[in-house]
Amino acid sequence: MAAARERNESRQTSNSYNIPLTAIPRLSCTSPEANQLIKNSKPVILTDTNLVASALHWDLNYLASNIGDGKFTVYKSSSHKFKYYSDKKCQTVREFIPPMQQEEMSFQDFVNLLKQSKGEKKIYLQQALNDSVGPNIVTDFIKFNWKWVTDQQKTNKWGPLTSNLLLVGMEGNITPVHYDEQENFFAQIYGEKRFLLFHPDQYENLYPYPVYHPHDRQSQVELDSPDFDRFPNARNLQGYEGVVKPGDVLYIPMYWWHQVESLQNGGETISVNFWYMAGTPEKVTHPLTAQQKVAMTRNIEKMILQALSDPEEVPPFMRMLVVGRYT
Ligand SMILES: O=C(O)CCC(=O)C(=O)O
Ligand SMILES: [Fe+2]
Repeated sequence: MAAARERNESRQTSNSYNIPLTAIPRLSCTSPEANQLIKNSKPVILTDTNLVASALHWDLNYLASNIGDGKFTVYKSSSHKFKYYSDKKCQTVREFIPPMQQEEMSFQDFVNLLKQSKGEKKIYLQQALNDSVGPNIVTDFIKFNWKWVTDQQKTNKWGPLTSNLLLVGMEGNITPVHYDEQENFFAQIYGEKRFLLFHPDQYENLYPYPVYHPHDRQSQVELDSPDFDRFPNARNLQGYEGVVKPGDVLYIPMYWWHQVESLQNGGETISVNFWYMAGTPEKVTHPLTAQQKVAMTRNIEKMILQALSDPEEVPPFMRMLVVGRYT
């Protein structure tokens, strides 16, 4: 037992939660099952897409020497959690205190900060790749497997590619559970990340913040210490998990909840995602899918806010609408 614990301490480790988790399938991108999963908006880890094969030599030094001197958004957090918030929505909630700071800096300054800040402040670079990057990075980018990814976009009738977010994190960094309104091929380049995924039908178990809140699309439930008094359905949560290694691509379907963890003692991590707009649905059939219900809920919340104009009027209005009538 003690020996096992010791062995564990020197190895990459991941957090354990009291949540039933099923393994996300790991498949070849040539397998019919993999393509069926993507078509049906189910997550899958693809091991051989070569999507970012041309970037597998990227590490901190290579990026620092080649990425140019453009500015990158770097988040600073006093804990290992980096809970995203919308700058635009900060004014709508008076008592809101941002859980992390953001700063624009050169990649070189980010790497210097990384080397200094062993311990105290955690940092996480998250910046969409743009045309300020140097010529070697442009060459690697052009050699991404655009054929495969564009074939997927066409086959699944997604909208246009909106961005490629570059993420460079410290070991142990956590992006807490949230969903995005885009389709995502998440490509791992350096180090390993663990993903926890939850189907959109877990909405009532994950209690998202109101749409007007800066933490819109984020869950209010802390997976490592769920407050079951406030969020009793969190006891019913069930999900999926998988670890992505360099060269792997995870498909994160739109509206699927995800928490992302750079493994502890795993060193830094480098990833690039491929975000695509939703396709236009051909024909709506009933019953609606969980995804369609999330979209509908968002629209209704936005309408109510727009009509009332004051976010503080929304909670009592919602209670009046529902409590004792639909409960
Ligand atoms: O890798 C991360 O920390 C977060 C990535 C993410 O949430 C995304 O690509 O949608
Ligand atoms: Fe995300």
